[in-house]
Amino acid sequence: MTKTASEILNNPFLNKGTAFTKEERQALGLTGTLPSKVQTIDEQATQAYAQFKSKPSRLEQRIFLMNLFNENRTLFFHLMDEHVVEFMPIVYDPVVADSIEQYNELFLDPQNAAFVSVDAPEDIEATLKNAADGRDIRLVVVTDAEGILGMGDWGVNGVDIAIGKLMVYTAAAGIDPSQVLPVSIDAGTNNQKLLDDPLYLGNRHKRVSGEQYYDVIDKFVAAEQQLFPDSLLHFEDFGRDNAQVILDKYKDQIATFNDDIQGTGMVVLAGILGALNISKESIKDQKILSFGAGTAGMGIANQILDELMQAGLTEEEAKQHFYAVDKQGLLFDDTEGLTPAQKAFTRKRSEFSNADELTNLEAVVKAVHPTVMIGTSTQPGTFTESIIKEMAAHTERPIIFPLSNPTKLAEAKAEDLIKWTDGRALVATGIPADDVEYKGVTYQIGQGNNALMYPGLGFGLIASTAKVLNAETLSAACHALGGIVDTSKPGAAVLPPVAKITEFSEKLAEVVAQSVIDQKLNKEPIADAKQAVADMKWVPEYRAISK
Ligand SMILES: NC(=O)c1ccc[n+]([C@@H]2O[C@H](COP(=O)([O-])OP(=O)(O)OC[C@H]3O[C@@H](n4cnc5c(N)ncnc54)[C@H](O)[C@@H]3O)[C@@H](O)[C@H]2O)c1
Ligand SMILES: O=C(O)C[C@H](O)C(=O)O
Ligand SMILES: [Mn+2]
Repeated sequence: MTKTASEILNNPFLNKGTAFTKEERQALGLTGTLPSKVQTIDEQATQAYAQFKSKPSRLEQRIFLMNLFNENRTLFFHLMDEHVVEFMPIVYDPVVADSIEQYNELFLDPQNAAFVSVDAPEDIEATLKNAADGRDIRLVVVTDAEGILGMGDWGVNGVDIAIGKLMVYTAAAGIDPSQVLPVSIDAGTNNQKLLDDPLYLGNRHKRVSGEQYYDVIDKFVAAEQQLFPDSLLHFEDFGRDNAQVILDKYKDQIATFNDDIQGTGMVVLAGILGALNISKESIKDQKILSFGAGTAGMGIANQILDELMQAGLTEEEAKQHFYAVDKQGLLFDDTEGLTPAQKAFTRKRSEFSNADELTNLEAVVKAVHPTVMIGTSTQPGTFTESIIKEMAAHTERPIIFPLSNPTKLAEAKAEDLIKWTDGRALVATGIPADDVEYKGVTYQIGQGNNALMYPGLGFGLIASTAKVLNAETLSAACHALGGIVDTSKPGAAVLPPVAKITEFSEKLAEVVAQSVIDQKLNKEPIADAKQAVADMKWVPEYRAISK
């Protein structure tokens, strides 16, 4: 196929900009379309980084990076490789939240995403085909944006989270960026602000639900599988009522996972195992309070439940370790409006002398004395000083993970948790947190974000051609990070640092691939898990292109 100069220069998967050599310029018909100097990718990266640094705000920095991404994926990822700790919060959480809120004002480029419209189910196949544009898609991140982080319904704007998640996949695990496809399922929006906004770019009507909605999801999954049979399908930020239903429907049929349920369950269990490694306590001695018993909260509870059962407890015994708290307070078996996932984790009123008073977090903490408290409530500042001090009065090393994103929704700040507990809390936060200096010790704060897990998990599943993802593989992955954190130092983090994300994503991918192969869940024969992972890894270097 012959490509014109503009087809090459405007294709971010092919473009090398000033790095096209003299010979390439000649062979590809690019002679004279670029300044004469031929640059190395490192020279380009140095220039681009200086431009990035010159931007006055994090949102401006993001806009710059997204433009670079639009123009030249190889250079973007080369640069991100060098600055992963600095770029993660810009291209992903938390700054991605700002760009989602301002998607319509900032829109310039669809970023090779597929926009599936609930109003045109007959176009689903063409939509995916057109967006893929002949690329060999191995990984799809899809969102319907009903539950974007903790910010609720953002309609078509939510596509940015799918794009951001995929950027992290490539930076962390090395998935080839030409083999990924972000998908927005535009089911309408119940966000009145968007419906009233003349600039809104999505379908201007309320969300469709019920049969019509599930029909579209079905058609989408079928088309996705038919067009990209070797792909993994990652669901992100669906609403609480749909996320688990969709996962249950497809998880035994295809290679798929829900990141908010399973990715989050994995990172929290890994974080708790890291914390217990520091405190030298057993998971069997923990009382776990989930504050915000929604998609993430119950995904976390189920992953820990699985761990407790593997440690030898029966399901009934294991469930006794959990206290789920939602809007209604502590969830009892007779609480109104329980979700199916919550029903498995309720308590009995007869267990408490003051059950009717357990309608808020403070009362529950007083009554239960949790040793682990996880926040996925979307309610900022709810882990107050008095609640944390009450918790810390009854346990030596309280494990406290305020995970609600973005920044403005976190249940607490790491620094406060360290101070309020006089340095005893073992903390992880949803977004990156600075080190905390307290009484001469530097406390490193783990990032309890599913971004630590899903790249390695997804990469391992794709590399091993997994048919499905099951509990055994999830559990193996949760344990894969053990040993990566040096817990001997005072103030050690409960999870490995983002600076090492490529290293531990590779380890995770290998463990996942091995688990798939051990269970004979691979579609294609794989001789060696490690080799399969190594072979699939894409590195951000320019390659020869044919005209
Ligand atoms: N750090 C991570 O990796 C990670 C992963 C997934 C989700 N999250 C965060 O967790 C939060 C929840 O996400 P989700 O997908 O589970 O959303 P969700 O809507 O499914 O769940 C939120 C839950 O919080 C409950 N809630 C609301 N107000 C409450 C209150 N006042 N007290 C107690 N509970 C209350 C809701 O009823 C709901 O059950 C979001 O902020 C999201 O960003 C973080
Ligand atoms: O996107 C994130 O930062 C993590 C998580 O998936 C969330 O929904 O908050
Ligand atoms: Mn999410």
